[in-house]
Amino acid sequence: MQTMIGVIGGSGVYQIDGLEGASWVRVKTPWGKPSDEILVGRLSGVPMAFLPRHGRGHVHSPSSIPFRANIDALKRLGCTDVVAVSAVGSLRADYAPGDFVIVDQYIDRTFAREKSFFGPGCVGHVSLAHPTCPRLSAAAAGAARAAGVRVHEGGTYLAMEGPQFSTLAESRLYRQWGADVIGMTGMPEAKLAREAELCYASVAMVTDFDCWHPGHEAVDVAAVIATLTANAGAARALVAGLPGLLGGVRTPCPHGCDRALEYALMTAPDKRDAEVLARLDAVAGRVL
Ligand SMILES: CSC[C@H]1O[C@H](OP(=O)(O)O)[C@H](O)[C@@H]1O
Ligand SMILES: Nc1ncnc2[nH]cnc12
Repeated sequence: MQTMIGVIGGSGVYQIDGLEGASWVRVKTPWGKPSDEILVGRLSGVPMAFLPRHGRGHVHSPSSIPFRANIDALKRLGCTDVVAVSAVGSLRADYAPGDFVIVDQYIDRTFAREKSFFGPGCVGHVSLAHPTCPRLSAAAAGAARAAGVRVHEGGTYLAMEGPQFSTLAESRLYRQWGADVIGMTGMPEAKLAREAELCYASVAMVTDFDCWHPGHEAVDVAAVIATLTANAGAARALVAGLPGLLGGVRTPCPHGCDRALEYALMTAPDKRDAEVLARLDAVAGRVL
């Protein structure tokens, strides 16, 4: 099997440069339309697909992002690995604006989103103890370091519903919980990538100190955009470095991300709903 890298761009990242033979393709999924067309091409010879999470022009709010369609579409196109880029607020003094954090844990506080491909007609439970792929995360960290930014390997991402930023009491509470960064889109994206047996890594670009830090103004969109603009070159360089680190021929994931469904399905084969199974063709076809 060949590696195909999916890149999900977050706020401020609506396009990537340098893809050879690139074209925007419309992908149909049983879960509705993805956030946008997907830019497909090759980078340094490695197939790559790029999807702007909020759509070009930032049309989707965190609660309206079609997360299931996005992950299904990347899987359907043949992606094996997905690197997700996100803007986040920092919940700790030593993670400063401009730093990149390779997220490895989540606290999911979102409540108004579809969070699973499974349900009545085909019930499935995957492990989420380690929600990101260590192999892919190490490659993303290497590419970020080579891009010249300060990188923190490991961090807990508090996913809030939004779209409003947090209150001061919430921001303080999340710090007490041990969360390191805060954003609105990391969940259910990571959960769905695991259900789709994709290796998933999250690169969080710190844009602000949310509102807890007595020495900094509370976050607003202008501050987020200013930091993202300053970091745009580093984000592009990170993506450009991924093909060299991930290689062409893909070996099985040593952490089992690509076999996450091996023992996950609970519904007896003769009780599974044919329509539900048809929707799962790309995501779970390997085990159905
Ligand atoms: C523009 S600030 C809030 C917005 O930015 C982050 O988006 P993403 O994770 O896609 O980079 C955050 O989660 C909010 O959606
Ligand atoms: N402070 C913050 N809270 C939630 N999402 C964010 N995205 C960027 N900064 C954020």
